[in-house]
Amino acid sequence: ADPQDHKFSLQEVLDSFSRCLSESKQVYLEHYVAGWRGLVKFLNTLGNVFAFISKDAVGKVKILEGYLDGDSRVHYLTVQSMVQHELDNQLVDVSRRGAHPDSGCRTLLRLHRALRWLQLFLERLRVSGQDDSTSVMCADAYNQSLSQHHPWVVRKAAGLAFCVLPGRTAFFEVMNVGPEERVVSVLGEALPLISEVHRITEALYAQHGLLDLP
Ligand SMILES: CCCCCCCC/C=C\CCCCCCCC(=O)N[C@@H](COP(=O)(O)O)[C@H](O)/C=C/CCCCCCCCCCCCC
Repeated sequence: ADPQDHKFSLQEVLDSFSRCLSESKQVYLEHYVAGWRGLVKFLNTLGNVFAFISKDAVGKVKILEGYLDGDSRVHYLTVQSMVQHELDNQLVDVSRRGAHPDSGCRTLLRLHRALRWLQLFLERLRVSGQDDSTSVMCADAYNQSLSQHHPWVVRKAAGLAFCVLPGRTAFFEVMNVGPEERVVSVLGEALPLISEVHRITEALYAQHGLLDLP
């Protein structure tokens, strides 16, 4: 059996994001991608309604895995080295789509924007009460972040998918970290790590004018 093909565990996602940052605040691409692989595993437990989202995320993870395993892998050790390498070698379509539709920079930017959604969603979950709706929390987080980068049809489909999210108790169970108090404490550990990875990536992309890559 594939050793990666076991049950989703929030703890593993947390471990991946905690390994992302080097002492000098470089973001290791390998662990960033591993974090997303774990999140997609979670998404896949939620049913076919989420398949279109999972398919897009998996496609982006595979593109980045291709760089991690490819001939230029030495340049894809960190997000910082990837940005430097792709910019120095004109491997990024900066103003309109052209010869490099699958550059590492534009692919990672899509996941980076989704990481902001995740950050907002997990923070809502962490402070939520028994009667709060995961669908509402998810939609609120999406509307405040990722939705502004999506066309109407994607926003509509995402909105419909959110409606069938499991309730808070079932959702916590799929997270597979134990009782509610433990989920809340793991989320409390995970969020600063995820926020720090997001903050560093955002600053790097802003510094190079890459936040609107087509
Ligand atoms: C830790 C446990 C609790 C939370 C677990 C959450 C698990 C979420 C796993 C994956 C999230 C999906 C990430 C989606 C990446 C989307 C990237 C994107 O924006 N792609 C669009 C643009 O790409 P290009 O066309 O420019 O290449 C693309 O158009 C998107 C298509 C699919 C729709 C994306 C909707 C995203 C909604 C937010 C995720 C909702 C997941 C709900 C599950 C709780």
